[in-house]
Amino acid sequence: MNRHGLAKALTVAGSDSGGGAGIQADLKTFQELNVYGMSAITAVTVQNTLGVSGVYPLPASAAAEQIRAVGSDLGVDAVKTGMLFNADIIHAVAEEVRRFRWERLVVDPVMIAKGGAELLQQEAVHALEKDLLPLALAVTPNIPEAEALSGVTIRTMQDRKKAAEIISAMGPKLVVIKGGHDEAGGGSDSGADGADGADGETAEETSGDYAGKIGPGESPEVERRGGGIVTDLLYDGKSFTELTDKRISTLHTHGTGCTFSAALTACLAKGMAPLEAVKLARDFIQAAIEDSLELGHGHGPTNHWAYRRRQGGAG
Ligand SMILES: Nc1ncnc2c1ncn2[C@@H]1O[C@H](COP(=O)(O)OP(=O)(O)O)[C@@H](O)[C@H]1O
Ligand SMILES: Cc1ncc(COP(=O)(O)OP(=O)(O)O)c(N)n1
Repeated sequence: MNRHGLAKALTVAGSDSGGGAGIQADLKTFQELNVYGMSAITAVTVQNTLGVSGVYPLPASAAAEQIRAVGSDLGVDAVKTGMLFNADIIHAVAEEVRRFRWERLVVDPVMIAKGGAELLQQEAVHALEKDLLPLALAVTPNIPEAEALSGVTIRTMQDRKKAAEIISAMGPKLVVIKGGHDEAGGGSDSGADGADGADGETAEETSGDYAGKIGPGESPEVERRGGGIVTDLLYDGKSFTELTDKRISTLHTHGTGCTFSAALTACLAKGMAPLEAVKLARDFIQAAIEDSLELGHGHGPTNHWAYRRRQGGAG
């Protein structure tokens, strides 16, 4: 933070021409949370709501030079990585993180875009595990990414917990396995895994005023069993926390992972504790998905100013 109390965050990620994911989503999110945003671009993607039609990676040295330029001059309170595309870029980014001794590092292990485009070469997954995850304060895989990192096929919350333990052993202090891809809802008491939620070690949590988010006439039990919830699983190396909220039925979820991890990074840049930062990030993405912009002809972007508007900000 600078002497005026201004927090500064850096995103190291790919550019999304459609503005819903990547660098663009990250900078919008930083701005909405009153954090000064900086960027190091790793690749340019040609992308809209219908999908990715081109990927142009930059040389690893270009990513490293951008990071050094901002790190040595403006200063960075927290940093996130998104699309890194190949092992050379991963090595270069890890070297810069080590050089600046950045501790508040969020790694969003972006691998595949919604439409199937490869945003991380498969042979680079190993570099991510060996070089970057040991430096991370938090890693935020979605379910397919958690499967790729851990080697565990995830069908139940117990599988997710097993995957979280394996990823945690790679070095990050906090593992957040996001539940957007788990259409069954996935909470320990959802019935999806036959678990009763009483596994002794689970510090289970239902975020915010969940009950208040269920519409009139809707039973929480039906919502839960019917897959009407979304659950993000947190593991800090000791205990599990489940953050559960109402699943919003919408096509417009492009860039949810980028936006969530950017909000988490912004909160860490402000000095928030990791668990509080994850909770705020969830509230941010929930609002962004709920107040949909309905843009484009496919999977549209989320609404990055919804959270601020709900807090009573201008807009
Ligand atoms: N339909 C939805 N309703 C509410 N929250 C969602 C929905 N889809 C995703 N999320 C939230 O968005 C964030 C990103 O989740 P996910 O879609 O799993 O990641 P990714 O975009 O990386 O695939 C998580 O906090 C998740 O809970
Ligand atoms: C440039 C770029 N970076 C990351 C992504 C993936 O974003 P994500 O938040 O995981 O959202 P979807 O691809 O699932 O919509 C991207 N598409 N482009």
